[in-house]
Amino acid sequence: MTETSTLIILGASGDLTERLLLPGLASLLKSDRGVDVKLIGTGRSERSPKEWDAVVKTAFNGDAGSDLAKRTLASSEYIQGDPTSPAHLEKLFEASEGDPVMYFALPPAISVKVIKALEKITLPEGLRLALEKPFGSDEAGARDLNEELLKVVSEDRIHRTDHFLGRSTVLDIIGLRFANRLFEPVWNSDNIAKVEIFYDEILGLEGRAQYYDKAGALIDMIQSHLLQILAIIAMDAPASIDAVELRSEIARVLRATWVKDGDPITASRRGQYAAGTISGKEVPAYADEDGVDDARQTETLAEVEFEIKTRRWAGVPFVLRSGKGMSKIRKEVLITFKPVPVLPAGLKGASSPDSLRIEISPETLELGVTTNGKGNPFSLEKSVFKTDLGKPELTPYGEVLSGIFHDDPTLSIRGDVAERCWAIVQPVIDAWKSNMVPLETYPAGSSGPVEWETSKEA
Ligand SMILES: O=C1O[C@H](COP(=O)(O)O)[C@@H](O)[C@H](O)[C@H]1O
Repeated sequence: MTETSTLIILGASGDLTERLLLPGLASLLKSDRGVDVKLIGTGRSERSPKEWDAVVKTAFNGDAGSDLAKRTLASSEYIQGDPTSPAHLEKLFEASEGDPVMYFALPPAISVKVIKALEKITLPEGLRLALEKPFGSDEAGARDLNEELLKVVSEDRIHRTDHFLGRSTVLDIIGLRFANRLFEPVWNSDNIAKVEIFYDEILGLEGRAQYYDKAGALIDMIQSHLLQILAIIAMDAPASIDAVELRSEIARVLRATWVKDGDPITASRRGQYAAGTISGKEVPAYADEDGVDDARQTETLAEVEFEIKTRRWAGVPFVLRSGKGMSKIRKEVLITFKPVPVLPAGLKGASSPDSLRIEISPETLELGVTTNGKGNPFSLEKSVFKTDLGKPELTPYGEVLSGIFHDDPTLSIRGDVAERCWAIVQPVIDAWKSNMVPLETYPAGSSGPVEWETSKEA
């Protein structure tokens, strides 16, 4: 039988727990990487055992039938209390079995208080800590958080989670790049004209104003998830795919990543959705959503151009964009290749550049190449080869939890990288705070402010 671990979720009454963490846990328990998990939820709000059971059962949904899931459901409990109180934390550890994983589904300011409380008590030996993004609220905050964490446990027991690193399509990029003669030799500025990473959602705020209004699209998506994708697209080949090698290459390329020309005014754009209609449903303006502080001027659409100052990538724009309340879902990496230097005389028609589209969700791969046309064999046209990459066994959170339970930090962010990602976007945060880049508006359900050109490609 597998050893038992305990998953203690701090902030268990929040939306993240029900929507993502628990379904992720259920997908892990069902898989052949399953572990025996005692689940403890905790939070300030009260929850009867019956209510907590119902939350877990609903979240486990169709994945509740495996032996491991049944055991977790039977032993799961909710212990109400203040996670910043040392006495409450002791109580949680007393109720644990085996090595506990403490998962912070909490805002950064509260996480710091919990860590300080952990410093005051005797901790179980095998304790692992998992922290959600945002990790701190700027570079200095991330550094302080790292220092505090290291007073409690060693770096190999800290998991700064990013569920995008648990996405199969993001992980697929590694094999795609390094195992194909077709791509590996051309993955550089001699052959690639542009890299774009889009994460456009049709969803609006969904009741998350308390968190989102302070974060905005730049911090919510670009500073965290999309920079990790950029790193995997742009890193050099790791010697192996173990945690040390892979995370070193990610760190190395991010150290060379900068806002284009160091100028956030020309390299960034931001927008906020106004009232509109999405899929036939009326959506209020962001500023009118419950819990939004209009004075904050939070962006719901952010776009930043980065450059990577390495021999491989000099001169190639990396454009990262993410928006909410958009007309259509567009979650993809689009790599546009340079045109061939010359065409044989007589070939007619435009040879459009080759492109590689990695759709993050749904999981597909699309290669666009120029071929001779069907009607006239010497007139060029674009042919697209598309393949479905298949549904992964685990949800992204299941993948992340698997790494934590198996003590494998490959899919979590290294401490220095968490700090570096703040440093990369800080010039943009500063420029936006001092209004040096206008906050444009776009109707919910549109492809962004009318002036924005990039949406054309969709
Ligand atoms: O972390 C976050 O990610 C989601 C998008 O990821 P998905 O896996 O749900 O597609 C985003 O909607 C959310 O605002 C952000 O906090």
